[in-house]
Amino acid sequence: MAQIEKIGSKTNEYAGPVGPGGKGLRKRFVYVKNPYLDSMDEDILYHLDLGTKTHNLPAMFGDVKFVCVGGSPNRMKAFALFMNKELGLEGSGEDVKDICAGTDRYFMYKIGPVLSISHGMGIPSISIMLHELIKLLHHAQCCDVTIIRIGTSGGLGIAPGSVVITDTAVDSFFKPRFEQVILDNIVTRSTELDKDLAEELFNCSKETPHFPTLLGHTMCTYDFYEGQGRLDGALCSFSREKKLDYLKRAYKAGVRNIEMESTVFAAMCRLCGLKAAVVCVTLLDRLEGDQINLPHDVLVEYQQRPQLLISNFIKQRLRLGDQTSSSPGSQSFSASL
Ligand SMILES: O=P(O)(O)O[C@@H]1C[C@H](O)[C@@H](CO)O1
Ligand SMILES: O=c1cc[nH]c(=O)[nH]1
Repeated sequence: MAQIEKIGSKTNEYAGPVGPGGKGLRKRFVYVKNPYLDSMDEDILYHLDLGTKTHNLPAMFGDVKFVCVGGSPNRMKAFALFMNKELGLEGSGEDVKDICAGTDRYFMYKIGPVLSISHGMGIPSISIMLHELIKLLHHAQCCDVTIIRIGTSGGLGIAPGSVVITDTAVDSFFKPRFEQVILDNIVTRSTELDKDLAEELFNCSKETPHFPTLLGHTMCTYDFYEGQGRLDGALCSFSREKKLDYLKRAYKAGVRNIEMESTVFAAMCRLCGLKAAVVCVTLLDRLEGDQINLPHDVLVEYQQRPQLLISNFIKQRLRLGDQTSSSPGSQSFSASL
């Protein structure tokens, strides 16, 4: 039986006095919506190799303000090293430690107020990581956290290498929803993202004019091959014409890129009070082909594009925080910029 989950308009509830976003703004904490958690003596974040009894989560993570996630462990380590340099922190960062080293499911790095975590490929993989990450941020009493997925994607009708900032995450039917099977119910969740954050990122992209950046819908699928209308998988039961008809309808519906995590990412972050954005580079134009045949160096450079944009955004936010902040975390980092 399909069911629409009641989503109040106030998912980002406010509590507390003044927060780092500016004078008079209240702190925005990270919510869990699970009545069972409070009665648990210990919470083991199994896939992160962290826990409430084994680790002092507020001390380790309490100052986190930006969380960046992406599929590949190497990309997320590269982003951590890049942020180390961009924030002018001590050392080369080469010794930056994987906080989840006790497991090889996910990789996590912390650079000042920035957490960089890999999530693997697809909805099930990112969903498990997000459950544990959101609990981690909640246990650590983090507030005013912005979370951004920096990924790769297939473009639709735009030049390869373009960066798409998602205005709306849609499913394979071009609908802004995520369907979660819970027990034997289908629960439909909204995939609305933070519009102001998307605008702010778009404005920031003007500082990186050497690659095109645009706002557009992102389609999230359950599969890379048949699910994205590819003709080059091990299975294919549709014609080239059907594929192109589908992708052109997607384009008409406002879709500019296709990836595999944005809907669940948007839905879960929204429900837990996290301001979220999705920023993905496109590796090819899916109206032109299916195979990704970019030379390695081009692939590496394309993947750096969202990182550059997000680094500028974080630095800008920290600089602004310097003028208005009462948060010790953001003050110390804006001072070192
Ligand atoms: O963040 P990444 O680059 O992993 O995002 C896309 C969607 C899938 O996870 C993967 C498919 O190649 O790339
Ligand atoms: O075409 C592509 C490229 C990267 N990631 C996807 O999900 N699809």
